[in-house]
Amino acid sequence: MQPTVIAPSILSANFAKLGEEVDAVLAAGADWVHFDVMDNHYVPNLTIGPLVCEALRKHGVTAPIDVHLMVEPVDRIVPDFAKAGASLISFHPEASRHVHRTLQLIKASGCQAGLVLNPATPVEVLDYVLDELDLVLLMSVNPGFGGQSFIPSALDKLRAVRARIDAAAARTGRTIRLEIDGGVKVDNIAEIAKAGADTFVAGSAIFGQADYAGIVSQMKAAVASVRGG
Ligand SMILES: O=C(CO)[C@H](O)[C@H](O)COP(=O)(O)O
Ligand SMILES: [Co+2]
Repeated sequence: MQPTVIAPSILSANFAKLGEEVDAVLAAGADWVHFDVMDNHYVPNLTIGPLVCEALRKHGVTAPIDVHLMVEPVDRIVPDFAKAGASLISFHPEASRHVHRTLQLIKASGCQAGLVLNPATPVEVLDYVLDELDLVLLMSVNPGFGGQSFIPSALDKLRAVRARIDAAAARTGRTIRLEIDGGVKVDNIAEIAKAGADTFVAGSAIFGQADYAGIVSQMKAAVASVRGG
């Protein structure tokens, strides 16, 4: 079983003091930094790019940086994020003309590769690329904004993707993470873990609170009650 990962989305952090915010959330027990990249084209919002990723690395962040690309086109920005210190790069299949090629480009750049499924994207999109993936990122909100409510149909979808990942692991011996993104809170994270997620993005639930360590430890305890460590 893959160890649980809590990945705070810095979308909800205070951008005026981003380095301190990331230091604080990692000191609070978070495992990865979830880095939401929006282009005002694929999604109706505009956020941060490779310069900010590089700035976090220069600031001294050593934790994995989990780049969630909500941009179209995808390919031309991949090498820039790899150079900027991204650890994992995930993208939406609707934003790439050649999904398999983009996955190979990410891996050739030295990063782990993930595919992101929107709430209405069928799980079958995984069928011919699962062996290329290090991570599947399921959206439990429509991409573009933090602070939205968890869409309940994501639970059935988690179970469907978990079955595919486990079947692939039995066949190949390779592990693939199953990450959930959107509306994850202390009071729904156990149910989400039970449905099969092992990696949990949470933005407003963590950065909206005064006590990051309290929230991260409550989330980890709730997940551990379902899946262990
Ligand atoms: O990709 C995203 C939005 O497109 C964010 O990662 C996500 O919304 C996290 O924020 P919250 O936990 O507040 O829902
Ligand atoms: Co995200």
